[in-house]
Amino acid sequence: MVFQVELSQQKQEIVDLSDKLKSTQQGYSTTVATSFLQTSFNQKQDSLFKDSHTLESVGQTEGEYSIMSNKNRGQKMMLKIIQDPITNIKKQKEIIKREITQWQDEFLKKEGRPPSINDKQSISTKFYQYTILKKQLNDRSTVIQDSTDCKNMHHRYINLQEQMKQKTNEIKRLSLSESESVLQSKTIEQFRQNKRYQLKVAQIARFNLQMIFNFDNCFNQQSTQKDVYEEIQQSLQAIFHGYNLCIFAYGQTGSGKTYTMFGTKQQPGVIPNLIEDIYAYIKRNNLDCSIIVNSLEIYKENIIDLLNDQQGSLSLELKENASGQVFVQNLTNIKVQNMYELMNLIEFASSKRRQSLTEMNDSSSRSHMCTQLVIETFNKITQQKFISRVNLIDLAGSERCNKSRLKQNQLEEAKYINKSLSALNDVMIALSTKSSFIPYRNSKLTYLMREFLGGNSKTIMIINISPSFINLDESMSSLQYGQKVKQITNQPIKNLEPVEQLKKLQKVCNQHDENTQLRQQK
Ligand SMILES: Nc1ncnc2c1ncn2[C@@H]1O[C@H](COP(=O)(O)OP(=O)(O)OP(=O)(O)O)[C@@H](O)[C@H]1O
Repeated sequence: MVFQVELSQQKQEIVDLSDKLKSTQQGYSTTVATSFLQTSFNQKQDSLFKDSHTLESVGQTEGEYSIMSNKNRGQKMMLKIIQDPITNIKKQKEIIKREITQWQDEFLKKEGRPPSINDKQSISTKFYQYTILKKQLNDRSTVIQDSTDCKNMHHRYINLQEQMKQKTNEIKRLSLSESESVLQSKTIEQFRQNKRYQLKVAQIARFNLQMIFNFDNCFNQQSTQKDVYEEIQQSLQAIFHGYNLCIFAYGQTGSGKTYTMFGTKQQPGVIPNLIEDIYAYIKRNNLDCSIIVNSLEIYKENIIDLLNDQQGSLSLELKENASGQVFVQNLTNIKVQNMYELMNLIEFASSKRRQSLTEMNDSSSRSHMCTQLVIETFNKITQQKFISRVNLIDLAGSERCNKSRLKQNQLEEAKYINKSLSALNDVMIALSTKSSFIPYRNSKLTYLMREFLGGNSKTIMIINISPSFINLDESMSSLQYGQKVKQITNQPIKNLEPVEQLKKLQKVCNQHDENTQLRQQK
């Protein structure tokens, strides 16, 4: 049974509550009572009761009790215990959970396999209702424990995930040996460790995410930067076989995108880990490689070169080359000699990126940052040259202007950020619904990312979400966004040097001529 506690200061009668409450049943959670006091009442009342012994023995009976604080003797307070509508919410939540479990069991029995993400769409509203009810319970600061059957389901799901992971790895290994392959976009989700909202951490969310969204992987507060990078490491080999790779971090402002992509000196993120691995791979395999880097930010729909201090009047425009690749005209490209030079250049670029303090993040990125590595690999054995482009994108975060308490200029920035993210959303929807028209040109971001969304690239999306229930709406929308991306299928193909492509074409033509000759002879 759950109770709501109400306090009023107007009552005359003073009774020592500890005597009265000692006789009531023990076992009522102290946490519930104290957390109500901490969250529901103003500071003044709060301080009166925080350490009061009387709270520990609050009974399970409804009624009014006059109490005297242990700390402030003489204060007249009334404690009113009434049953809370929360009990109803709990019941509703249990019903929905039972319905979901039943649906899953029936599906398994009927189809002989667990439901896929598409199958789950049909009851997505149930999953949504379930999450909302959990949120409502949490908003009342009530500690909800997952029931045992929930935990069992969780274990079952983990097993299935493990099997799926093994199968995916197998497919990846096979696809590397083929010249052309079709790989699904990859979606990883990561929680940020949120100090500000530590109080209300979503302990259950990881389970829910795996249930509903079926992402390739899911990391929580206990996961390290290395854990996240390991997921990306699996794509390292592809870079040296001529495949394009794009890694981008998406999420609400302050959810940890920059932390995931760049990290800190002690906890390096995806980019430094990947660079270190690229150089280690080159050394280990004694490869003949050259690496060129460029870096830009899209700030208020303008492209800014982050590797050129003297950009001056040079306008950076998005253009298409003869083979339809989008590139930025006049952007600085630097050929690097070693890993340290590359790391320094990226650090320099990132230090020039626009950041500012908002209510949601002390150093909020106000632009989208895109860093590109062009890696040319010469295979001495096959005498082939591959060109791969690795794109590392840290998007600016979506934000609610009132929540972030933005200043005038920041409002303007947020308008551009939200507009380009919404253009990105439109592209995702069009791609996932296989629309005949994809609105890539609606923003510079989507035009620049054209190849990585539905094109010739292996693409990994990292969704960062906040562990706080305060941000549940934003987290839900980020996750749904990720779900759309998961449905997009890219067509990564090996990028051979133009000469190699000509040779390949020549080979096909020769073959064709030979066949014609043979047919004529017959
Ligand atoms: N997993 C984590 N572990 C520890 N600290 C983290 C983690 N994720 C984020 N942080 C910290 O939270 C704060 C906000 O993170 P970060 O700047 O990366 O968010 P963001 O999503 O890039 O925000 P914005 O979109 O506003 O730029 C930073 O101080 C960062 O160090």
